[in-house]
Amino acid sequence: MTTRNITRFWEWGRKIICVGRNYADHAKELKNAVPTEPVLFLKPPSAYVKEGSPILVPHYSSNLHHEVELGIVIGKGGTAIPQTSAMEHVAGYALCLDMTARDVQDDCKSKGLPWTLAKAFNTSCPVSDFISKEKIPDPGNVNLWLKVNDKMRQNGHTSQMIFSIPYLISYISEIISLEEGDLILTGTPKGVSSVQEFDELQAGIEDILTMTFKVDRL
Ligand SMILES: O=C([O-])CC(=O)C(=O)O
Ligand SMILES: [Mg+2]
Repeated sequence: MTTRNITRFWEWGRKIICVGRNYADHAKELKNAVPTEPVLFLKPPSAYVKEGSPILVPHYSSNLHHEVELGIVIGKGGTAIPQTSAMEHVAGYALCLDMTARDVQDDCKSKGLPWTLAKAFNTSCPVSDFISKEKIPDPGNVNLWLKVNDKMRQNGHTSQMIFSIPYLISYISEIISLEEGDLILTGTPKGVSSVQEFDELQAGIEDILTMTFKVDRL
C-alpha cells in the first residue's frame, strides 16, 4: 500500500480555496472596493501545475494575469476552527500563482456570473514544492515577489493582508470544512499584469524558495 505524503499535496485531489482582494493595494488597482468580509472562490485540483510543465493560456482569453500568493497547506482538518487554534491545522506552505483570465473575469463580473472560467481552468494553479512550517515561523510576515522575463512586477509582504491567516482558516472552515491536503490561497498583493506565450515567470518567497514557469498556448 502506498501512503500519501503531505509534501505532495497537489497529488491528493483535494480542494483549493482562494481568497480574493485580501490586499487593499490590489483591490484598488483593479478598482474594486476593499472588502469587509473575505471574498472566496474555488479552483479544482485539476488546476495544479508544477515546475517543468507550462502555464497554458486558455483559448478564450487574451489577457492572462499572474497573481503571486502564499498558499496554506492544511494538515489537520476541521469545521468551525477557532482562530486561537487555527495554526495547529496548518501542515505547511507553498508559493502559488492564481492565474486569472482577467478579460473573462471582467466579463463575468459585468454579467453577474461566477468566476469559474476566469480562475479554474487547467494550469490556473501553479505551485512550488511544499514548504515546512519550520521554514516560515511567521507566515504573516514574509515577502513575496514575482518577475516576468526578469522584470519585477509584484513585490509584496504578507503583513499587508487585510484578513490574517488564523482569521481566514476560522472563517472558511465555518462555511467549508477543511480537510487534510486542502490548499488555501491567501490573495495577491498589487502589481498584477498580463503574460503571453513564451514569457517566463519567476516567483519567490523570502530567501526560502524560487520557482520558474513558462507560459504556452494550447
Ligand atoms: O481576481 C482578483 O483580483 C481577486 C483575487 O484573486 C486576489 O485578490 O487575489
Ligand atoms: Mg488571487
